[in-house]
Amino acid sequence: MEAPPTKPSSHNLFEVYLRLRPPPANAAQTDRILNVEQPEGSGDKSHPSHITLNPPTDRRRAIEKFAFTRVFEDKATQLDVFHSTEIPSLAEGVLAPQGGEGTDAVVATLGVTGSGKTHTILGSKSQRGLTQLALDVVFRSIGSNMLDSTTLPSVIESLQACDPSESILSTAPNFLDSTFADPSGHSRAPSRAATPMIGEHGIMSPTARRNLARPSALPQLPDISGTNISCDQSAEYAVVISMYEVHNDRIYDLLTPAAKSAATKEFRRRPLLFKSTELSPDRKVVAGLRKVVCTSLREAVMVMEAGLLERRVAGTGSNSVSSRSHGFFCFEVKKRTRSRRRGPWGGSKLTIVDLAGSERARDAKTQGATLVEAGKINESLMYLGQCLQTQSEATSSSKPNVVPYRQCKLTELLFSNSFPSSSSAGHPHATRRNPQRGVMIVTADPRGDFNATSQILRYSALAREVTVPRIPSITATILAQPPPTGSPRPISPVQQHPRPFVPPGAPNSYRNHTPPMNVDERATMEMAALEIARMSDEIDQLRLEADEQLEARMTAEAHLLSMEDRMLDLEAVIRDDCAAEFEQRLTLELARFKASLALEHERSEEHWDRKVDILARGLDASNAGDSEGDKENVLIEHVTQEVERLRRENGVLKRELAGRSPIKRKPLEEREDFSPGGGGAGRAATAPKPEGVAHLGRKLERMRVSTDGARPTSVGGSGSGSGSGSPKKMRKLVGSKRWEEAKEELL
Ligand SMILES: Nc1ncnc2c1ncn2[C@@H]1O[C@H](COP(=O)(O)OP(=O)(O)OP(=O)(O)O)[C@@H](O)[C@H]1O
Repeated sequence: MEAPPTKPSSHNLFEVYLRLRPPPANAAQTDRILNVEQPEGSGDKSHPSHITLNPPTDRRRAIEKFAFTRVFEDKATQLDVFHSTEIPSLAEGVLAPQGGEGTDAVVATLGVTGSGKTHTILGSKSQRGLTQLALDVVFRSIGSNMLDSTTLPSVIESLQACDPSESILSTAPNFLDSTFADPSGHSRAPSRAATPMIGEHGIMSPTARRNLARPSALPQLPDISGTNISCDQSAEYAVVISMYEVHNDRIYDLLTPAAKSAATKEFRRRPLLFKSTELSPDRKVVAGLRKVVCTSLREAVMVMEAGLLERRVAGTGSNSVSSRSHGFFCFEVKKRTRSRRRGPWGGSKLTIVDLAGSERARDAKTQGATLVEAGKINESLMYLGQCLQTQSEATSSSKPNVVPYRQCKLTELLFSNSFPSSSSAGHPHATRRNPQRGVMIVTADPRGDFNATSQILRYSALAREVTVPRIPSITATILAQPPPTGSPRPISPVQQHPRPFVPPGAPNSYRNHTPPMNVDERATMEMAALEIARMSDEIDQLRLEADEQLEARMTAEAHLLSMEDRMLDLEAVIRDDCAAEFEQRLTLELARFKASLALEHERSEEHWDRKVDILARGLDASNAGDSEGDKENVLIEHVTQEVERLRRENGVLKRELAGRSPIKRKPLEEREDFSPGGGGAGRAATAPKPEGVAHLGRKLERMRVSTDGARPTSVGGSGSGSGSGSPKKMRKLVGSKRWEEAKEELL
């Protein structure tokens, strides 16, 4: 078996270490499935790098041997792991003491659930993890080159302008005050010791942050004051923290608390996108995160504690505080030159990743949402395994292998920045960056589940060797059995030259009492033994396949449930969007309605004002126009008088007509021609109709002419006999004179 590469290889995207966890204090004694091979050379500098995975005794499985950059045994401390994985060197790469942007670094842990990933990354109640230790080194190394905290509020804007991820920046004091209710700082254990979201085999949805007590009892050990790295003395620094988790293949911000949905009234977090932005055209970034600018280690640790409160954890059959998501903790070290005219902010990032553990649903006893998560976790870890395998194959072969990292969010986040950035041509903002450096710490429990551990080691190890056990051992077992009593024993010629077959390890007593077998018998028995061995192997194989099928079915079921969950989530998001849009439109319409109502009101007031104006003007004018009114009244009076006069004339005429000779003329009322329609005597008593009056008028006119004229005028006559105008004139004058006289008489 080839030795693992001892120096970082140009092909390797991750250096892979193995850390074994010690047994729990009260655990029952179980067999070790994993043994560390001690290095051949002696001395301080030789460290183990190989382990052997032994199958449990009841299985006839291959013995596997795995190689890593280095193996940390059960007794290794946090500090051992910190130094030996070269995290200080990664931190130095981020600080870039020689100037320039620096090199991004990523440290991740991978392993079966309960194998010690979170313990390694975040520590425990009494021990700090790699994250706190790395932060301690970074803050102490920056020292006086750190940005003055009093100038921070004015610097935020310039930091925000240089941030490529469309994020929201806050200062640590502002963020902590808005997160923790008690500025006094009541004692509270760190989030990992008493995670508030532990449920009985179930996950609890993230709650809104209310009245959280500020953690004060944070571990200070191990001490790392002896470790120093250099920083760029010509630069001033700021540390920007962001935290997110990948849950069910979606990215959620851990520093932004869940917001209450308008539609469902539930607290929900919005998933974020991993994409290229205007300021980062050649690299993908998680867009829209909340980032907190810290100037001291204490602030940074407190911000981390706040973020960890949002992380999804649950109690499972395998781990009482099991991470249900892949946690990403990002520390961006921002730097700019300290000259009078300060340059733009640049810098690099250290990302520490606590992956969720792979688990077997049967052991973890998960169900419902937790089973769904397990399916998603296993699926994403399978893709991660494929990527790691491709990377280790690329190391050993000359063919360039393409790492299939675009299959899920986890591998995209871990690998997409592991390659040199493409040319920045066409993107004026793009700067060419170094590929990130990666460290993967695989954790394993030497007394844990064989299958799960074997699976993780198979795809994460740098090299692997398999030793198949010898089948004849089964033959030996069968041959060791005494033959059935009373069975006829064929006599073989070989029997005469017995060369008793003594199976290795057979008891002496058996040697003494077993009759020797002939060659045929032995051949038959050997054949049978081989057949049994083959069948036994087949059974083993089938059992393994059945196990795998079961696992696959569970994963598929989990996938289905996860899809359903995703659909529900999508539905909720769409509902939210619709509700928000509806509310927006409603507000808009309401505003429009109010505006038009106000306009209408204004118009109507204007209208009434105008009316009142006209009325007022009318009233004013009425006084002035009294004289004109009088004139009208006078006219009306005149008309009335005229009507009266005409009536009187009419009466006179009637009387005059009535007083004439009955031979010549009938009284007016009795005459048929009084009315145009004709009529009898009875009609005389009735009042004449208006047409009658008009008719009468015309008659009277004619009469007037005929009485005064030399010859009577016929009714239908036209008076055409008057050839000249003078006699007619005369008659008219006479007639009118008579009328006047009659009138005067009447009066
Ligand atoms: N090296 C170690 N030294 C002491 N205790 C350890 C060590 N590794 C793990 N433990 C303990 O084992 C338990 C499980 O560890 P941890 O929670 O870190 O597992 P994990 O791999 O993160 O699990 P999961 O994937 O379910 O989140 C914890 O109580 C932890 O304190």
